[in-house]
Amino acid sequence: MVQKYYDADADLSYLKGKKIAVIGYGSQGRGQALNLRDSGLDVIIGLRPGKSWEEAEKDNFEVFSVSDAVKKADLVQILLPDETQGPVFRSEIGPFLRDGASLVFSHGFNIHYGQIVAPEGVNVFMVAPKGPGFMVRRTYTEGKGVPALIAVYQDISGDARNLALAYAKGIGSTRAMVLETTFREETETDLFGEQAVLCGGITSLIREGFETLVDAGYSPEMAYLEVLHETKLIVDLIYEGGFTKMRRYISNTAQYGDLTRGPRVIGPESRMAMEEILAEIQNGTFAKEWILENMVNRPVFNALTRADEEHEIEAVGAELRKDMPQFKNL
Ligand SMILES: NC(=O)C1=CN([C@@H]2O[C@H](COP(=O)(O)OP(=O)(O)OC[C@H]3O[C@@H](n4cnc5c(N)ncnc54)[C@H](OP(=O)(O)O)[C@@H]3O)[C@@H](O)[C@H]2O)C=CC1
Ligand SMILES: CC[C@](O)(C(C)=O)C(=O)O
Ligand SMILES: [Mg+2]
Ligand SMILES: [Mg+2]
Repeated sequence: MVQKYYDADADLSYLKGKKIAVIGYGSQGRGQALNLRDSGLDVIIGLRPGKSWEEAEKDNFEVFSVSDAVKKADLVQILLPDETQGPVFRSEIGPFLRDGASLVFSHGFNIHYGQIVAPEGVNVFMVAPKGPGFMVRRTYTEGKGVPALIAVYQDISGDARNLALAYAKGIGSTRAMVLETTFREETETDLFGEQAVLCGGITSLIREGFETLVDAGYSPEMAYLEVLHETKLIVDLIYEGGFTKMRRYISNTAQYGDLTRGPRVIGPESRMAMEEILAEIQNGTFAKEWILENMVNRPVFNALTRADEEHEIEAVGAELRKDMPQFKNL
């Protein structure tokens, strides 16, 4: 049975008097840094000069170069993009880590695939929120939190698990639920989830549905509302109470269509593709492909991103959302 932790299991005093350097101030960096500070902890930011540096200063943080922040810190939370962590670690983090410091991650990619080899004299652990950074911040300000995973990879101080739990409490995650895992399990399940279901799976499903309706002569606006906009409303019900709750609130006609047609869309072929994708994650093929893609300035990433940004569904959605009051100020 997986171990679950809540507020009562975590003690913020493990982090009192310690300086936390959050390296990176993007989606997770900003959310986690603001929450930690609001939890009464001592947080500084490590960055290169640029947009994020200005934003962190606007939020009243002390900002330093990465190496200067690392030199001052008891805990170094690496919230740089996964693909830049290896090179930045080797030149600006590793050589400046204090003996006995803690190296923290929110995703295990670089440790698991050997792109970062941590020195022997530091703790290495993970606190990985299971949600986007802006939700880490938004839920915290609402008195709630985003669930998170913790994992201990190297425990030289003997209290790495308590430090991880204290950090999870500082970002609000013990208000929701914290599960304990390993770097391998977090890395492989996170990559699989985002590729096959949460990001890759769902965008492909929506795009194919939209194109099927538009190619059959239905209006793009109708297709957008049907297969993209309404997805959130249905997913919210699944989120709250699983398939059972969602099916309680849809019509019997929808439920019969769901049960009999759904498996024809996502059936044995998709299952085989999912198994192949998981194998590529497990055997390192995906990690190698992504690392090499970055070494040649991301030609595939850029071309595919551009093609999707130029897809009709994006233009139709942008126009429709302008006329829907609920999307003002988003
Ligand atoms: N996005 C999410 O919600 C989630 C992310 N994670 C994990 O969190 C980590 C951070 O991801 P994410 O928040 O998406 O990252 P972002 O891309 O949003 O932010 C990256 C930050 O790193 C800075 N940065 C980039 N390169 C350098 C550099 N060479 N030197 C100094 N600073 C640099 C950027 O600043 P600049 O403005 O200068 O480019 C920016 O502030 C990853 O490990 C990711 O897998 C885990 C769960 C969810
Ligand atoms: C689903 C994508 C994610 O894993 C996340 C927000 O949890 C990420 O890497 O951004
Ligand atoms: Mg994730
Ligand atoms: Mg991820």
